[in-house]
Amino acid sequence: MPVAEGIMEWDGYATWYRVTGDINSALAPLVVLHGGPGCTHDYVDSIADIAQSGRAVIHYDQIGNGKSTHLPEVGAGFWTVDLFLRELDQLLGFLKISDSYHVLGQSWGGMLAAEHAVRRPAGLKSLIIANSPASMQLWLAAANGLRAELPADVQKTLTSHEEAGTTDSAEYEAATRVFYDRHVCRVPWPDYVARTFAAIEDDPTVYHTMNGPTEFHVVGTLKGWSIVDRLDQVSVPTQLISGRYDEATPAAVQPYADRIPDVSWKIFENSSHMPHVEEREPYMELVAAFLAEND
Ligand SMILES: N=C(O)[C@@H]1CCCN1
Repeated sequence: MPVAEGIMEWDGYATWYRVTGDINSALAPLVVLHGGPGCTHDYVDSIADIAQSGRAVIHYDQIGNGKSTHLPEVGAGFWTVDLFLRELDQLLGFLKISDSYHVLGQSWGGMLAAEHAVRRPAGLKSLIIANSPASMQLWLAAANGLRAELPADVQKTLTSHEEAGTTDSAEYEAATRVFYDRHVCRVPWPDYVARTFAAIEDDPTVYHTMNGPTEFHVVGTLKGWSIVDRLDQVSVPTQLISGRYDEATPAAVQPYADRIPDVSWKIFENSSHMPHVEEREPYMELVAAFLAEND
């Protein structure tokens, strides 16, 4: 399997990307958008398995983390949805795939993919929105509901450190892991998943600015985001994916199912936020079949 990495330079920034498989294959390539915002491609590396079906799979580190340009010194106003949409458009053009491609976005990446799709790009053939809320209000409501199911002492630890502003403490991190082991990844974290969390710890600029210190304590600039009222603009076949124990609860995902015209939804019963890790083989079977149906 050919694998080619590279750097795209645009507007003075650098975006790292990797192509797994033959980008000139007759099958339209799949572009994978990671979450966060401010994560890295590492934790969605398993989706490169799709290349075994003869389709090129493109991963990239969105600007701000990983092997792409880091900008810890810029202000919060720099990190906008439009910035990441421009980066994606630049990459599609740079790789010469703008006229025919599929997109799979996971979590924030699904939110970004939906933002891309509602603009009706001519070359988009299909859309996969995985583990993504349709609004941050729904995401927060889901998070608060899941928090309320945690052991009382864990809840107390989380709230006290959030109120004290000590979310960088080891105690808060340990309590956070209780939530993450239930609703982010329910299997022992593979190295490629751990690499993304280490990258966020090394440079939390984007994640903390747009999201907040944790998945469930959202105080960043993305807090008011919603795409619910624009979903009728999605004009391509869409596959929704989530996990039964996902922090992206069914309620948080539901508007995508209600409002996207051509849509289907798979909930992986033994997964939380990372079915591409937790139920890797059936996940890849679903994605490969959906893409083949929509080439
Ligand atoms: N893991 C993610 O991308 C989530 C989605 C919304 C905020 N962070």
